[in-house]
This record gives sequence, structure tokens and C-alpha cells, in this order.
Amino acid sequence: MKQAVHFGAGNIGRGFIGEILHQNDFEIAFVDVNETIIDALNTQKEYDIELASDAHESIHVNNVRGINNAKKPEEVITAIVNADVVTTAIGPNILPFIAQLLAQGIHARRIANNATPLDVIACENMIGGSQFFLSKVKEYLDEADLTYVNQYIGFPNAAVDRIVPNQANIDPLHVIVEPFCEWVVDESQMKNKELQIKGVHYANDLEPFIERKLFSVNTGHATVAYNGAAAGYTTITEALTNADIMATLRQVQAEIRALLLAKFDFTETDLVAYHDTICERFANPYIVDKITRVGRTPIRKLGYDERFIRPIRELNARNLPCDTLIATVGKIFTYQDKNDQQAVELQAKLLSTPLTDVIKDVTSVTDVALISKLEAAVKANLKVKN
Ligand SMILES: NC(=O)c1ccc[n+]([C@@H]2O[C@H](COP(=O)([O-])OP(=O)(O)OC[C@H]3O[C@@H](n4cnc5c(N)ncnc54)[C@H](O)[C@@H]3O)[C@@H](O)[C@H]2O)c1
Ligand SMILES: O=P(O)(O)OC[C@@H](O)[C@@H](O)[C@H](O)[C@H](O)CO
Repeated sequence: MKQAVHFGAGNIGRGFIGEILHQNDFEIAFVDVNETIIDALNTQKEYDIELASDAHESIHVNNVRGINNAKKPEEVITAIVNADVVTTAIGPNILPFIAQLLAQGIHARRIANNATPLDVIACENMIGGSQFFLSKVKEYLDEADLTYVNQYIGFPNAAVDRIVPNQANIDPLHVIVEPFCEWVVDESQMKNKELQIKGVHYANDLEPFIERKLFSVNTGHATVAYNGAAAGYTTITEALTNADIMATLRQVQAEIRALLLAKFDFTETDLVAYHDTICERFANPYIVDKITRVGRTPIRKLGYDERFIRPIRELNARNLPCDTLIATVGKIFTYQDKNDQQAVELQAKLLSTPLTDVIKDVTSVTDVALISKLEAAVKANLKVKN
């Protein structure tokens, strides 16, 4: 059997990457720090994925094991030496914390004279995820390792799409997912082009795919989350029963469509259909997706290349409307979740630092006129709240 090492045995890791790797005859070593999940993987060695639809169809995944990277890093290193593919779905903020371990695995693979090309695919919601990971891994590689990486180890960027909410099932491995799924990998950045994984779409240029996904699914999702939170809702489906929030989502989609049409070869008809499907996916009655999950880590989501600020910057530069996106950014600045470290940090910053400085700090926007617009949106939202 082929060997896969997957970092992050959470929702999307078990609920999508695990499914595809299993269907391609991989034995999967899931690497995680969650002891309950790791113990369950090693005891049960299999789990079920349930599709959130009328039929509640089930997909069985076996040939899995777990490695706790905090306790058994040497096992992870050995698994990387022998791996045919390495994937992650761990969260963009966590990638720097596993970079050293991957570097150690790559170093050991070189020492073992393994000349089989290997790709490391970061399946995170971010633009350039795998290349970002590579930049962090490089910090731990010596000259010989770097030469080896240039020759044998690819870090192809990827876009992964399937809504997998947080859930507490009796079986900790059981995972309920929406039926829709899409995994696109940048083939041009791959080293092991012979390993074609069925269920993965290989693209020569990932940019249109990742931007369409991030700015449609994730910008839209976050729009519902932050507007929903401001209106007092707790789940995405509940928030979408509010006609104003649905209209805001539709307006955001229209702004995003204008950008995608300006940048890429999509047709308006195809994008409208894609956006309609997204609305249906968000409203899936078989899924309970908490606003706290979709709105998690708001400082990350306000980043320069993230789901709001990047399309706003690019629309603004083209003199195209982005008022609804900007208004939603205003909502993010008042988003509260006492269990979310970044939500707490953002509120604390706003209490101790002038608003303009907080906006500059979290968004990295330098355009003075745009900063003023963002500031006006935050203030308008504060006024509504007061
Ligand atoms: N859930 C979705 O709908 C979905 C869809 C597409 C992409 N994604 C992306 O996939 C990534 C993971 O999201 P998720 O929803 O599966 O999150 P999750 O919290 O369910 O899973 C993340 C896993 O990483 C583990 N982890 C955290 N720190 C770790 C560390 N230092 N070492 C090892 N393991 C560690 C956690 O224990 C957890 O099991 C994110 O980048 C997310 O944006 C999620
Ligand atoms: O994972 P995040 O925090 O970047 O975004 C939250 C959700 O929008 C996201 O997980 C979606 O459910 C997913 O990207 C759907 O493919």
C-alpha cells in the first residue's frame, strides 16, 4: 500500500482528505496532538464519514493509524521518510509550529537516500498555503537539505472545499460532512507528477481556483457569520433565515463576481451558478455549523491576502464597488467570542489603541483612502450597536 502522512486529524482531515487518500489505496498516518483522536485511531483503525443529506450515506475509511507528534516525533519522522505523499489540514496559524518536524523528516529522508519524489500539500484555507509552509520549513534545513528539497520535494499549493462543522459524536472519529467536495492541486509545483490521486483536480494554474473558492465560499461564509453574530444568531442556517443577511450575502457575491470576471476567464453564468450552489450549501438543513467556527480567528481573516481585505483592495484598485464587503469588515471589528483568543485580542486592541492604528495593524492596508473607508465602516457599526 502507498503511505500517506496527514497532519491534523480534525474535521476536514478525517472528513475529506482521509476519504480521498483511502479511496486511492493509501495507508494513512494521521498526526495530531489530540490524544482522544489519536488513541481512537490506533484502537479502532477505521472510521465512518456520514454525508449530511436525505440518504445519510456512509463512507468507510480503514487502514488508518494515529501518531501524537508531541509525544512521538520520531515516529512522524520515520513516517515521512517512507511517505508517498504528505498533506496537512491543521490551520494556517499552526503550520509554523510543525515546520521543524517536517524539516526533520525531510532531513532523515535525504540521509536514507530516498530519491522518490514527494509532494507536501497544505490543504488550508489560504492563498499559497504550501509555499508558505515551505518558507517556514526552510528555516530548519541546512544547505544539503535545501538542495535535496529543490530536487525531490514539491510544495504544490491547493484549494480544498467541503463544509465540515465542529461536532461531538459518541464515536470521536465519526464525522458528518456535506456531500459537496472539491480538491484542486497546482500541478506545476509538483515533484511527483506520476502520483495522480483520483478525486483531485490537477490544475496548471491554481490562482483562479483558489481565489474563486476563498472569495466565494469563505468570504460568503464569513459574511453570514459576522453579520449573523451582529444580529444575535448562533448558527449559519439560522442567520440565513434573515432576509437582510441573505441579501448581504448575495450582494457580497455580486461584488466578488465582478472581481473574478475582471481577473479570470470565468463566465458570469458559471459564477452565478457557483454562487447559487454555495447559498444552498450554507443552508443545508442537515448541518449545524456554529457561527463561532466560521467566524473563528478574526484577526487571521482580516489579513492582507485574506478573504475580505484582498478582494476589497483589488476591487478598490479597479474602481469597482466593494461597499458590502467593507461594511462586513466593520462587523468583524465588533465580533465577540470569549472562547476565541483572536476575538478577545482584537477587542482588547480596540480598547487600548486608536482605531486607525488597529486597522493598519491587522489588515496591513497602507492606502490612506481605503483605511478611512474601513474606519467609517467600523464606526458606523459601533453606532448601530450603541
Ligand atoms: N472544516 C472545514 O469545513 C474546512 C474546509 C476546508 C478547509 N479547511 C481548512 O482545514 C484546516 C483545518 O480545519 P478543520 O476545520 O479541520 O479544523 P480542526 O480544528 O477540526 O482540525 C485541526 C486539527 O489540527 C490539530 N492540531 C492543532 N495544533 C496541532 C499541532 N501543533 N500539531 C498537530 N496537530 C495539531 C487539532 O488537534 C485538530 O485535530 C484549516 O486550515 C481550515 O481552514 C476546513
Ligand atoms: O476554516 P476557516 O476558519 O478558514 O473558515 C471557516 C469556514 O468558512 C471554512 O472552514 C469552510 O467551512 C470551508 O472552507 C468550506 O470548504
